[in-house]
Amino acid sequence: MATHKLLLLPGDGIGVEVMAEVKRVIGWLEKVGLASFAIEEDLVGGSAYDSCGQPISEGAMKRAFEADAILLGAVGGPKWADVAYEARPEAGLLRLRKDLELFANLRPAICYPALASASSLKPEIIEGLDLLIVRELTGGVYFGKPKEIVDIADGQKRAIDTQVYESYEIERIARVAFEIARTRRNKVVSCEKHNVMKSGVLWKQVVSEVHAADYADVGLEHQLADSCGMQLVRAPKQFDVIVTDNLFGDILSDVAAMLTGSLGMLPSASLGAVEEISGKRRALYEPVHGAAPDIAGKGVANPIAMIGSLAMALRYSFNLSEAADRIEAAIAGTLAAGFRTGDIAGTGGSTVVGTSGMGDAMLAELDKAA
Ligand SMILES: NC(=O)c1ccc[n+]([C@@H]2O[C@H](COP(=O)([O-])OP(=O)(O)OC[C@H]3O[C@@H](n4cnc5c(N)ncnc54)[C@H](O)[C@@H]3O)[C@@H](O)[C@H]2O)c1
Ligand SMILES: CC(C)[C@H](C(=O)O)[C@@H](O)C(=O)O
Ligand SMILES: [Mg+2]
Repeated sequence: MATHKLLLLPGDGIGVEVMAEVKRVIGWLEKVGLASFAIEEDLVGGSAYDSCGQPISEGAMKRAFEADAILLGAVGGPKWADVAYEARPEAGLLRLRKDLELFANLRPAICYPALASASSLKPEIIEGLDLLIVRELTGGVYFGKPKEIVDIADGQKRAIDTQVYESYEIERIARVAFEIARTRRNKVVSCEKHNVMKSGVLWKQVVSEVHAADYADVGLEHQLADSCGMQLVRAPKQFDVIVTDNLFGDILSDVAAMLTGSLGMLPSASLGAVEEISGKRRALYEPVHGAAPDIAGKGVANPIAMIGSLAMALRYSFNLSEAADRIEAAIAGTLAAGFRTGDIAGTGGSTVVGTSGMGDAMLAELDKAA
């Protein structure tokens, strides 16, 4: 069996706590012979800043380039509120995404049957939900220049962020969305604001051209981003794949996450281009949620988004679909058996557990099916 190079970057806050549960699941996979890993671990975010004055060290970046896949917990927290903007914890994550060219961020939102009542929406609106947000991750206002605060007349200041997209960036993310849609329900909604933004005009045009040239068999609808947000809470089951830019994708994926009951449920994959010779692609897997300073250190965080991110890594980076299926089935089984962390408690579950208790329940479920 091939040994896969996996880099673990737990990060800050609950990132460390949920990564501890993933390590147990990795141990289980190796024990039963479903996977074999060469594991390295390093710092990112505030913990890296505390250790070396940077939100990610050059050594960790080198390891990231050498890994077959990266699993990241979460970064950030109030402890680092006053560090220089360039050295803030989030800059470590953004550097990983940019330098590794992880332009395609896949954020699935699935409503597990056992959790239909966990959503703030009515169960009938949410039951059976299965949508995928394909977020452009290395362009747009996150990285456009200039990005600065400058002094202007009369003691005033001006803050500038720049939204920039080139057609190749839109084209490649559109192709990812159309390709994935073909493996699902064959429907893409492209989301921008062409009524206000030039980048929206170009986005709509390029997506339409790619569609007409190579994906006319896939359903395509254009929605304005604000309207898409409204539709996501009005009738989320109309969506299959949503393709959108970096900032709209950030916002819409938090909305989609809460449709399913909790931010603690949603995994994600950030993928680079497939290399021609090796057929490999760079990849980082992380939960959609952050470091959750309000609950960090209490042992109550939900580890399911992090464990689901491992399942995505097994599927997309290592072609270990049996192992991925087993983990996803164990997540569904654990929820069906009534185990709930605090964020999804009171939703038909009978046993409220902490982070490691949810890990125990997952391992018991994995053992049962083995
Ligand atoms: N990918 C990342 O590393 C990432 C993502 C989002 C936010 N952040 C950072 O995290 C910090 C906190 O940001 P925030 O509070 O806006 O977002 P957050 O996702 O950390 O938390 C939002 C809310 O959801 C809850 N929550 C999140 N994950 C949970 C889990 N697994 N189990 C139970 N409850 C969970 C939190 O307790 C909180 O009430 C900030 O510094 C932000 O920049 C990092
Ligand atoms: C932490 C932050 C930089 C990040 C983003 O804005 O992309 C987060 O919110 C996310 O959704 O991954
Ligand atoms: Mg976000």
